[in-house]
Amino acid sequence: MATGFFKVPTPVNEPVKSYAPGSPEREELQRTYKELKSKQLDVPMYIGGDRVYTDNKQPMVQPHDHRHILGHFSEGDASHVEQAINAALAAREMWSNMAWEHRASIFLKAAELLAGPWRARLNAATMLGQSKNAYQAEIDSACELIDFLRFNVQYATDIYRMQPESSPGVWNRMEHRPLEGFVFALTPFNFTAIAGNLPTSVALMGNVVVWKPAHTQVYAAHMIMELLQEAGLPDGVINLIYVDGPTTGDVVFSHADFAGIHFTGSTGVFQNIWKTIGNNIHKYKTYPRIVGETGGKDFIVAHRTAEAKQVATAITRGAFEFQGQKCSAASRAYIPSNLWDEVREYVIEDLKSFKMGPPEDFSNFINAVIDEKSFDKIARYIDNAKESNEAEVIAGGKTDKSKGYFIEPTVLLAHNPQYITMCEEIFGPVITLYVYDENNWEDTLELVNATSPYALTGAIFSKDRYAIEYATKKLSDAAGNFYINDKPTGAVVGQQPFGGARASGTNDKAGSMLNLLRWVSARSVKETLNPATDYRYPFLGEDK
Ligand SMILES: NC(=O)c1ccc[n+]([C@@H]2O[C@H](COP(=O)([O-])OP(=O)(O)OC[C@H]3O[C@@H](n4cnc5c(N)ncnc54)[C@H](O)[C@@H]3O)[C@@H](O)[C@H]2O)c1
Ligand SMILES: N[C@@H](CCC=O)C(=O)O
Repeated sequence: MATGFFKVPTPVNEPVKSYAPGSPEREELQRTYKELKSKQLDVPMYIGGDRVYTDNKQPMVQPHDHRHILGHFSEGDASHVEQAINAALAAREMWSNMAWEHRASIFLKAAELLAGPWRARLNAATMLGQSKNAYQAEIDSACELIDFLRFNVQYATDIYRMQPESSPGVWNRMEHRPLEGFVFALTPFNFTAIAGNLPTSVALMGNVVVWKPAHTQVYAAHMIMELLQEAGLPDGVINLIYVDGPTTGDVVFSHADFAGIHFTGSTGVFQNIWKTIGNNIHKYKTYPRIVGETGGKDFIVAHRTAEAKQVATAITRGAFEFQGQKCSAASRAYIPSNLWDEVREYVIEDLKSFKMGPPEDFSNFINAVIDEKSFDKIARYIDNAKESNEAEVIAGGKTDKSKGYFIEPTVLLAHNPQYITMCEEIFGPVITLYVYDENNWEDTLELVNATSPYALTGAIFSKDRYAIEYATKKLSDAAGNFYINDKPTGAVVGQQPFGGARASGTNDKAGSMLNLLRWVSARSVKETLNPATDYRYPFLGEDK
């Protein structure tokens, strides 16, 4: 029980370490990377207080060296999903009744551990298991996850502070209750921070969770679980299982106590989940909360007044960091005819300077894509472009999966603005450029708005304030995160709350109060301090 109205430590974004040659953080990260790489882990599921091992061992590989196994995880089946739900429901009473400051303290401690002794470990795991370079790992598994943990505590207290007015003789209160049941956190491969945030943001608000990460991210996911345990998370509050998606879905979405899903992943999977929940709606005790952040076809549009070098840099960083495997990655760009020659030259110059290889060599800007399925899908888009007369490959285009899943950063030039790679999410290091007549700014914005079903991120470049104002209005539904004179990636918790609309998701803005509001169910309590004792209105019984 709280004995005060506590102020939480003011969150500040975790500074990004440089990993410059000779820096202590670089030395520690390299040492930890080598240590992890040299041993094989046997990774269990975490259900209630148990570490659960099965005979169904699945390999965890390095995408940049797929014969090198980092260990195995124990894959579960439907019975493990049931066990995880039961463990969550068993933990619910104690956890939901724990005073908020004690819940919050666990996640603040996790942030502190991650900022200190756990930083190199989780960064190295993300580099090894997801093939991120040191900088990309640092902004994800260290800084963004630390920020989620700290800022969410602030947002939770802001929610608890939201209270109604009271009239004389009455005290009105608002309780922000956890949801009645368990919440399912279903997380993608590409961001360790998202894998950590989806279950913890929900648990912070007093909910119990079943968490299923992507199979290709289990290596870092289990370390998050161990970090949370070290921070004092009680057994059963978050239950981590590795069961294939459809099997998990069958059990979770048929359960009467299913109270919500916190999803990040592809649009197709989310739409199927929504349909299943709709079909099962009569089975649930309460209407489940459905939160899903999904795919994107993120754009850069340059106005004729833009600086070519700035546009080119936004393209090369926005499209190719982490091999384009960010939901926010720039994957279509609209270049005015007056800037085309310069932009093309700068982009090609940048691409020539990129080094590609494993993340242990810190000079590699580009690493591998996540797995063979992704590799083959991306390679197909590139091969089709090579054959097409509606597009051409102007840089990159080579692929090689013999040792690791390497795809050269690739720039396509579309002659048709509706060419398939201008419309569909590829989720790899491929961007398609389209050159428009510099005088066709308004029509081009219409084209940008209407070309793809997604609306996640987008960027405009211009030095003309009227053009900026016009584009900002014209594209108001085309992106949930809109950038002016910047690349469309790299949102920071507390600064650019993240999420998109249309086919990109429910736009519940991870890393903001708006998201946490989805994980509470408010109860209004009215207490009358001096209850009425007479039913009559003052005028009843009056003579006419
Ligand atoms: N909008 C955002 O904030 C955001 C952030 C990161 C990634 N993404 C999107 O995520 C996608 C990449 O991640 P991914 O490849 O891991 O996504 P994915 O949809 O393949 O997988 C996401 C999760 O769903 C599970 N899953 C897959 N099929 C399932 C099924 N039939 N039933 C139940 N669960 C199932 C996976 O095992 C994984 O845990 C991209 O589309 C990207 O744009 C979006
Ligand atoms: N929030 C990240 C993208 C997360 C999706 O993959 C960004 O803004 O770049």
